Amino acid sequence: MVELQLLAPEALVDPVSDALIDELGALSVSVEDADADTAAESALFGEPGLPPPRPGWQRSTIRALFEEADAAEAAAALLLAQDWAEGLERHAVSEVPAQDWVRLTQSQFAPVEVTPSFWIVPSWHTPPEAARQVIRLDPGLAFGTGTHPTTHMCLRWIATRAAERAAAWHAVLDYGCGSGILAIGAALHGARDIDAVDIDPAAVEATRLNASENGVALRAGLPDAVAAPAGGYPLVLANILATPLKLLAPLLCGHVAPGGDLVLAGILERQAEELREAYAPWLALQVSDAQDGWILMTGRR
Ligand SMILES: C[S@@+](CC[C@H](N)C(=O)[O-])C[C@H]1O[C@@H](n2cnc3c(N)ncnc32)[C@H](O)[C@@H]1O
Repeated sequence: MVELQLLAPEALVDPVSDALIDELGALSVSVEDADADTAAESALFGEPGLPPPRPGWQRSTIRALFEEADAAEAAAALLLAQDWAEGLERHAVSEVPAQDWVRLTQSQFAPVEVTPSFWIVPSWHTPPEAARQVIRLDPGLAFGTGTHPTTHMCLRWIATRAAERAAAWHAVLDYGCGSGILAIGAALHGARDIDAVDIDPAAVEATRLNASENGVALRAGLPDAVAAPAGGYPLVLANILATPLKLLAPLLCGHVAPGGDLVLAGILERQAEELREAYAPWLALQVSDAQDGWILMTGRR
C-alpha cells in the first residue's frame, strides 16, 4: 500500500477528496489539521452524529491510500494540473508499512466499566471476573459502543436504578437505539418487552444482531413500525441530541406511562434550560448525571 500526502487549503478539501475517491482510484482518504499541535491549530468542534461544521481546516493534510505508487503519482500529477486546484501541494508518496489492521483496530477497544459489576466487553476480550452483567459488543456502523459519555450515563442510570425500579420495567422503549446498547443494558437489568427504534435502518439491523448475540429478546424497527403498549412504557430512554429531543418532546412524553421514567441524553450542560422548558408541559426534567460536558436529564410522569 502507498500513501499520497497532499496539503490543501480549506476550499479544496472536498473537491480533492471527491476526485481522489470518485475519479483517481484512491482506496481511502483521510483529512487532518496540517497545523495540529502548533500555535496555528484551530480546533473544529462538531456534535456527534452531525456532519463537521466545515469540510476541513485552514490548511489540511489529505492522505490517500493507493495500491500502487504509479497510481498515486498519476493522481497527484493530474490534481496539480487542474486550474481549480490552485494552492494544492504534493508533499510525499510513501510506502505504508504492513500492519495487522484488525489487531490494531481491536487494540483501541478495551472493556468499558459502567459499574464494578456491569461491563461492556468486545468479543475479543474476556470479561473481568467481577462482571455480573456483561454486554458483548463490537464497534460497528451504528452509534453506541459504551465509550461515549451520553451512552455511559444512560447505562449507569439503568444499573443504579434497577434494584429499586426494574420490577416496573415490564415494557421499555429505547428511542434512537443505535447499536441497541441501552435496550440490551436494560434487558440485562430485568427489563422485559423491549421496543428499540431508530430512523436509521442500519441501526435497526445492528440492534437486532447485537440483541441476538447477547441472548436478548426485543422488537427493533423504524419509529413508525412499533406499536406502543396500552398505558405506555414505564421506562423510555432516548439518547439523541438536544434539537431532535426538543421536537420529540410530545411524542416521547406521550409514550411514558403514568409514574414512569423518561431518561434523556445527548444534551450539553448549556442546553439544560431549553430542554426543561420543552418538556415542562408534560413533566419536570432534572439533571441526574454529568460527564465531560454532557448531562443526563430525567423526569417522572
Ligand atoms: C447518539 S446515538 C445513540 C445510540 C444509543 N442509543 C446509545 O445510547 O449509544 C442516536 C441515535 O438516534 C438516532 N436518531 C436520530 N434522530 C432520530 C429520530 N428523530 N428518531 C429516531 N431515532 C433518531 C440516530 O440514528 C442514532 O442511531
